[in-house]
Amino acid sequence: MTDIIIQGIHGRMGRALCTMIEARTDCRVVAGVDAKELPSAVPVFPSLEKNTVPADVLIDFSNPDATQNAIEYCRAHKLPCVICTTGLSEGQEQALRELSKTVAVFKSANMSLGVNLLIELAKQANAVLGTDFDVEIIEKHHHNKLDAPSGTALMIADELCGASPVPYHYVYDRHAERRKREPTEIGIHAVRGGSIVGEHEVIFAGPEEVITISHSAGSREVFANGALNAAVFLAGKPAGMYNMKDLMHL
Ligand SMILES: NC(=O)C1=CN([C@@H]2O[C@H](COP(=O)(O)OP(=O)(O)OC[C@H]3O[C@@H](n4cnc5c(N)ncnc54)[C@H](OP(=O)(O)O)[C@@H]3O)[C@@H](O)[C@H]2O)C=CC1
Ligand SMILES: O=C(O)C1=N[C@H](C(=O)O)C[C@H](O)C1
Repeated sequence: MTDIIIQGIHGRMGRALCTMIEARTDCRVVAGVDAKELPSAVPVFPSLEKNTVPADVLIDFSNPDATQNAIEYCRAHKLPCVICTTGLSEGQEQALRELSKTVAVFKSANMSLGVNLLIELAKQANAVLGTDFDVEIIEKHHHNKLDAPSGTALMIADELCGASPVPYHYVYDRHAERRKREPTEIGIHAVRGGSIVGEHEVIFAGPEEVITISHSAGSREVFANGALNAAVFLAGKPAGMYNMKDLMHL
C-alpha cells in the first residue's frame, strides 16, 4: 500500500485524484496540502512544512511556487515525489534535477498514456520526414489554465529536438510577424476556451501532403490514473529522475 500526500488536493486535478484513488487497493491518500480550506476526508495543511502525516510519495498538481516548496520539503525529508505541475522556471527544473541526485523524482508534463505514445509516434514521423516537412504544434485547454504554452506542447517540442540532428528553435503564436517561415522552426500555438480538458496536435506540413498526429483527453481521469500509477511505481525506488517512458517501458 503506497501512502500518498497530494499537494493541490482541492484543485481540479487534486479532486480527480481523490475520486480515482477510491477504486484502488494499491495506494491511498493520507494527507493533502492546499491554499484553500475546504472539508476533506484526510488532514489538509496550508503548506507542506505544516504536514505531520508520514507518507511514501508526494504527488504535486499545484503551481510553480508550491512546487518550489515541494522540492525543498522532499529534499529535507527524503520523500519521493511525482511532479505534474507545469510552467516551472529553468531554475526550478534545475532544482528538480539536483533533487533527483538524492531522492526519486518522477516528472512529466503529461501523465496520460496517449500523449506519451503520441511523442514516440511524432519522433518517428519527424525522423522520416525531416525538414521538408514543417512542424507546428497546437494545444487547446480550458479558460482557467494559467500557463501557456502547455507543458505538454513544450515537452513534445523538446523531445522532437532531442531526437533530431536539426537545430530547431521555437516560434510562439506568430503574431505581428512579416517574414517567411524557416525550416528549422517549430511553431507552438496556444488556444484557451471553455472546459477543454487538453488537446495536442502535431502537424507535419510538407509539399502536397500534411500528416497530423493528435491526442484529446476526454477527462482528467487519464492524468489522475497516470499520476497514481507513477506514485506506486516510485515508492521505494532509488534516487534518480523518472518519467512516463520508465512506466510505459517505451
Ligand atoms: N502533468 C499532467 O498530466 C497535468 C498537469 N497539470 C498541471 O497541474 C497544475 C494544477 O492543475 P489544476 O489542478 O488544473 O489547477 P488548480 O488551480 O485547479 O489546482 C491547484 C490547487 O493548488 C492550490 N494551491 C495554490 N497555491 C498553493 C500553495 N502554495 N500550496 C498548496 N496549494 C496551493 C490551489 O489553490 P487556489 O485555487 O486557492 O490557488 C488549487 O486548489 C497545473 O500546473 C497544470 O498545468 C494539470 C493536468 C495534468
Ligand atoms: O492545465 C491543464 O489542465 C493541463 N496541463 C498540462 C500541460 O500544461 O500540458 C497537461 C494537460 O494537458 C492538462
